[in-house]
Amino acid sequence: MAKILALDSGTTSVRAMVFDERGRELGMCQQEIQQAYPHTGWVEEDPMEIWDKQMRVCAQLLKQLNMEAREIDCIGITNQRETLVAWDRTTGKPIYPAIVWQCRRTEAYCGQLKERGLTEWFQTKTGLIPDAYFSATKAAWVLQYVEGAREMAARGDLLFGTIDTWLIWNATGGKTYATDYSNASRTMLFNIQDLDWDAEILEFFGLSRDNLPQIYESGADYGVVRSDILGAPIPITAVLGDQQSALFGHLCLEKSEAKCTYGTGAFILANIGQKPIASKQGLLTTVAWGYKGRVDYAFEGSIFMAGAVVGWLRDNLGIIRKASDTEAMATSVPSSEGVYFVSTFQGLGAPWWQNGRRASIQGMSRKTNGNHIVRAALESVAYRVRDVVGAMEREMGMPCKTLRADGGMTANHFLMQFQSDILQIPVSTGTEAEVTALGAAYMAGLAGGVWRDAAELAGFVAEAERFYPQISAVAADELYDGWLEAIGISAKEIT
Ligand SMILES: Nc1ncnc2c1ncn2[C@@H]1O[C@H](COP(=O)(O)OP(=O)(O)O)[C@@H](O)[C@H]1O
Ligand SMILES: O=P(O)(O)OC[C@H](O)CO
Repeated sequence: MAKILALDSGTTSVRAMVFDERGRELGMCQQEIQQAYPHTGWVEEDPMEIWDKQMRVCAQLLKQLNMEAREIDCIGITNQRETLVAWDRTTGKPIYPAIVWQCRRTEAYCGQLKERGLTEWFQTKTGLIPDAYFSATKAAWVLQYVEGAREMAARGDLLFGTIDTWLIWNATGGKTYATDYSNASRTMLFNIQDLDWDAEILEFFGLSRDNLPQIYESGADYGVVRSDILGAPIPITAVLGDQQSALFGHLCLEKSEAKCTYGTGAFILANIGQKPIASKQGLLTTVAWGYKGRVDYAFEGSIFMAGAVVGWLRDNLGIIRKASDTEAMATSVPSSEGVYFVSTFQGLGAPWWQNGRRASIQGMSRKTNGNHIVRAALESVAYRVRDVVGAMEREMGMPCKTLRADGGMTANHFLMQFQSDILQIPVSTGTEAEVTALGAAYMAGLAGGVWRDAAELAGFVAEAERFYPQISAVAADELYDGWLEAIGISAKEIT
């Protein structure tokens, strides 16, 4: 019986899961990670806490499953992406807290990069649009503002890495300093055509290869976990950024196959095949994974507020007690009666990219009540997903046939049904909730010799539910046109 340990190092919690050779989850352990907000818009975490807790949940899980470390065949790591750790090679200690992907400290600097007309330069090379979200300007900030960082870098003692790299370096006792293509492609330092750090970009930010990890395929030999950590020298055979890992976990292996993870925010990725196409529709191009010489790319569109909108209804408006109340309220009215909830609390992201917008509730009449507002809030998530999926379809020149869904909001059947109605395609959820960890386990098992090829994985996860469109295309377009009007996008912009 094969056993694969998956480590999911997320933004707000770290998890460990064991899967067997049929992709069945045998157990899970989880611990929360603290965030610090030292200034407005800044978000930091403690790299030592992430490392300690990540190993602790692994040890707890083995104990819980009554399993010895030597029974584990291999490890797959998946992680929050873009978050940057900087540490001293000689002591192994971080020189500054982890700068989290959500941190906006380099926003003004990124604005300057755009004003200087560098957007296309970055996009062609990296697939990304200059933004504080990505690791590059976080590293430049460390070099500029953390005392002694520049000198340490010049000596070759400063190591930069995303969370995967930090975990692997610690787990292997400093033997492996590496990342994979999918994580590298979120740094804005990685050339997605050449599949290597981009020399011109490194020079632009004053960075050197000496301070950056080696880049491996996602399924590869990342060394072994030191045997004193978990009790046996377990090989690490896969590394994937969490959103790419979910795409793999859903087995979206062919062009146009897409998934949406509905969590606090929503992340939509579509496999675009083996060519890195730069998007003209406001999407990011990213490496999905690399394995056995084949590299798959993906379009990505993120929505900042998805489940967070539901949290706002609860915490700020007080019209629901818990997230699951929204479903009964939404279905208690036949429609939102023309109400549109424009949930742009954090600006309007992909594919429109309008920063600094405020949120609004539009189209209310004297008949409008809390149920309409709750329904409109859920509907707003589905409309935002259509914004992104529509851009993906236009860019790929082909339709998405099905949307695979995972994440906390998929518990809401009203939302899943409305999503299918608005997209006019089936929306499918699977029986495994932890699709992100599953993707890393799949890749680890492939590279670790548990499975021969991806074809073996098909059929491991059963479909839990499939939602089919229940309204006509004309009705869906009418509703969506109302949404475009509410967000102020003219129909011309989407042709
Ligand atoms: N039944 C539900 N209906 C609507 N939203 C829900 C429901 N259950 C959970 N959520 C939302 O899903 C989010 C949690 O999903 P999860 O995948 O755990 O997120 P994350 O991984 O980002 O922490 C929360 O923002 C919560 O408001
Ligand atoms: O840890 P999550 O699930 O919030 O995902 C974070 C993403 O990787 C950020 O790009």
